[in-house]
Amino acid sequence: MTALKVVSSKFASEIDQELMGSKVGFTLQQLMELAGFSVAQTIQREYPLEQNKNKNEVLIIVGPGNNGGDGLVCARHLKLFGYNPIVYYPIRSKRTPFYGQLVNQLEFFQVPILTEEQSTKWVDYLKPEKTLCIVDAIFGFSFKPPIREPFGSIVAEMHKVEDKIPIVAVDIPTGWDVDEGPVAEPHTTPRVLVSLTVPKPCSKFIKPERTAHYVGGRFIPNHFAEKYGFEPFPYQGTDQVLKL
Ligand SMILES: NC(=O)C1=CN([C@@H]2O[C@H](COP(=O)(O)OP(=O)(O)OC[C@H]3O[C@@H](n4cnc5c(N)ncnc54)[C@H](OP(=O)(O)O)[C@@H]3O)[C@@H](O)[C@H]2O)[C@H](O)CC1
Ligand SMILES: [K+]
Repeated sequence: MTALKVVSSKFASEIDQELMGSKVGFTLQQLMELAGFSVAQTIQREYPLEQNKNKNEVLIIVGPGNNGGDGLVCARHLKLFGYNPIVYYPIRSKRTPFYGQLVNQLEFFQVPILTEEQSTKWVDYLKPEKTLCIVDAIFGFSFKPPIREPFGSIVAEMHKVEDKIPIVAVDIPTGWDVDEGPVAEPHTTPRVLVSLTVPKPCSKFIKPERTAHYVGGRFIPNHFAEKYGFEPFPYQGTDQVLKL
């Protein structure tokens, strides 16, 4: 690929607002479903079950905003793909009833959800012999450092194991400044980054030898991409993700 196409955090949130505004009329639910589905598809590409016969557990760490919602959707799709997802959701947002509905769906799919009360139990899944990968769905493009608790401690624990258990970051590696990258502590260094709609400036700081970079969230027409100053991504066939 030639020069990476990115949009700033300001444009990323403008894109979201326009897609969900009265003129275009997407709902958050629609976009989140495709975003979470694309993260699950990336995991299936990078860590196929056929090549990991003895391990199928995926720990999904869910934050309080829409990045977390993407993680909840991803967990459901992973279950359908044959993985064994476990969700750690320490702070349950009440911003919209939709998050509660996503939780109900996970219960329906018999996906275990660890809560704040089980906060010591989640580290049991930071064991390389047990966990295939960790999904970082903690914060996305609305994160403003410095990180507050309990997420500071959670990210510090993830950082300790990141060379042994691969981290798959949803949209933004948690702890990274959306525009400036890994400038604050603690932060994680993912093995896989799934940028949603279009990469944000922080993705320029990933090292290709360390981190595979995908774009997902295939929900905009070409003319809309061009309006925001980036070329549409050449997704293949019915794929929801494209490796950059
Ligand atoms: N079009 C798309 O690409 C879509 C992307 N989606 C995903 O949505 C996120 C952005 O979601 P948003 O809800 O705007 O924000 P975040 O999930 O990043 O985080 C907001 C919550 O985080 C809290 N926060 C912020 N900074 C901190 C901090 N330093 N410490 C602790 N907590 C923090 C914030 O709390 P406040 O009290 O500050 O409000 C929020 O609770 C995007 O990245 C994609 O992943 C959607 O799925 C739609 C389609
Ligand atoms: K994230």
